Amino acid sequence: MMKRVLISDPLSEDGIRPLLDAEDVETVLNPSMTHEELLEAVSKAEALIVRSQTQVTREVIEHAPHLKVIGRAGVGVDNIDLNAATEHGIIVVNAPDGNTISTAEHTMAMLMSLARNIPQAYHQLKQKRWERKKFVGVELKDKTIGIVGFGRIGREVAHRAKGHRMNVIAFDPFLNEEKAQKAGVKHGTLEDVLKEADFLTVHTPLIEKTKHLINREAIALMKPGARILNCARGGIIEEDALFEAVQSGRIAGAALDVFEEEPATEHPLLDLPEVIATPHLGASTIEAQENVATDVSFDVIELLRGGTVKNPVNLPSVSSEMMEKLSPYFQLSERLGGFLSKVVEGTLERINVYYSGELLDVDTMPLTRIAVKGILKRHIGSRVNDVNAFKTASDKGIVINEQKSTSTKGFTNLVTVEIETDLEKRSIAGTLLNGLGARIVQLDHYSIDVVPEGHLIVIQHTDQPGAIGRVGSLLAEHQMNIATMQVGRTNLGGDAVMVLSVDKEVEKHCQEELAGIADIKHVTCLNL
Ligand SMILES: NC(=O)c1ccc[n+]([C@@H]2O[C@H](COP(=O)([O-])OP(=O)(O)OC[C@H]3O[C@@H](n4cnc5c(N)ncnc54)[C@H](O)[C@@H]3O)[C@@H](O)[C@H]2O)c1
Ligand SMILES: O=C(O)[C@H](O)COP(=O)(O)O
Repeated sequence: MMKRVLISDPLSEDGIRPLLDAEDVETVLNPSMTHEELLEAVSKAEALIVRSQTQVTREVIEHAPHLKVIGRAGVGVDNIDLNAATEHGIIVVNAPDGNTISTAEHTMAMLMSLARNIPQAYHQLKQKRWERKKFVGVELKDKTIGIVGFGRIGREVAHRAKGHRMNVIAFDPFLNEEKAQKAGVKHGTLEDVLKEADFLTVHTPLIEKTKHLINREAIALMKPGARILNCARGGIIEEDALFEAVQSGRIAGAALDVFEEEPATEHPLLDLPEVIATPHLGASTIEAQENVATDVSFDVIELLRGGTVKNPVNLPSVSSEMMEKLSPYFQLSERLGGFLSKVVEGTLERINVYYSGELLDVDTMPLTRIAVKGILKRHIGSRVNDVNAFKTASDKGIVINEQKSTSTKGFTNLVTVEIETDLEKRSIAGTLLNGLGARIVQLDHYSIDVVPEGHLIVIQHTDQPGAIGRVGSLLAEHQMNIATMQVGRTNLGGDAVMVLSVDKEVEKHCQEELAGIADIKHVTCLNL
């Protein structure tokens, strides 16, 4: 089946080659659509790829019933409504590594231009004015650069600044003394960084917490005559506050690659001679554009073909080593959840998933997510997927609990899914048997041995002579062949369970007749 990928921003043609060459993908390139054209085009797409220009709002997402993935050919995803994407089960992927070097290099270009007034001097010379006195700059050597946000780009900037023999002080919630020492920088609080910086550069994402992180109060803590750079996102620095600080001379100059609203051709900051600017060019190199387009193309293709992606944004990423350990359990977890959701009665309140044996030392959250998906599918259908399983559960007030347990019940690995409703608590456990595949080994307190696939009949009954025979006869009357049968009971004449696998789907009237047999309390038919 052909899958349609819509690209709505300009992307490197070499970078999207994997998409253009894929036989099962139809790539629609239209980087200059009106809003209405975008809504129309996205309604037919299974994937949408953007840069920072296209605003992927809730409205856009709601117009895209077939959309499975939004690819961001770059880092920042602040132009994508992540909540809306997650709610609709759409995975968002980005390309976090491809433009790091280009953006760090652009930051250094801006830093040097700012220190030496290069754009201003160039502008004068182009107007045939030979100005020398006006453009006396400052050296970088022995100056302190304060870096807020010590991620990929922040670290590369630090590396380069040290090459200029600058002192580097950095703040990042994930930075500690030890990591800072390893990177050869000084670790400080945001306040320390603001107070010590001769040049302040921000490299955080734009999120709620970083919006106007560098505001009036923050700028007031800076040294008089310090300079500010923003090659990350407009909005991290409060533009009005920056304007006042530069205009008053408190801040000697600023270098901006990004603005709160883009394009920003009329911005008042551009009227200040001490402010130099570029039109969001950090990632605009041949290399970066090819890198990000290639990375995002591969992830999009992989996802559309049902594979796993490298750079998910609204789903925690799993290393390939971990994926190797987890993937054999994916189907088992989903089927355990699917099985139990069919037999349980009442309103879901809590889902507990326990892992033991060789799963003790593994990050099992992806398995829990899949088990939850398996459970919720019964109620919500295919709208629930890996991306929105937890969110859907929490929106419905269902508590998810994952635990590791040392009780293996003799198995080398064991996954136990338990559902609590307002009426009852039911559980199911499964294992992967070496060389034999998946088995359901327990249903509530009954030990069983059932392959979790195909057509299954689960019968709760009272342990009485003849019950099994009557079930067998009735199924024979309906031309139903029994492939396997498992029986478990609590005690002689007590509650018992039968799990049968049959060769074809059980029809409704057959199920009703089974439920009418004496001593049979409940019949559930499943297709796994
Ligand atoms: N100008 C451009 O063209 C361009 C190009 C690439 C990236 N960017 C922007 O640069 C940003 C950084 O990119 P990156 O690849 O280094 O991302 P990254 O995720 O590797 O690093 C971001 C860092 O910011 C830190 N951070 C988050 N909140 C913080 C806070 N309140 N205070 C201090 N630090 C905080 C994070 O812990 C992380 O280490 C991106 O989010 C993107 O918006 C701009
Ligand atoms: O976040 C990013 O990757 C940069 O801001 C690049 O944005 P762009 O793809 O629009 O150049």
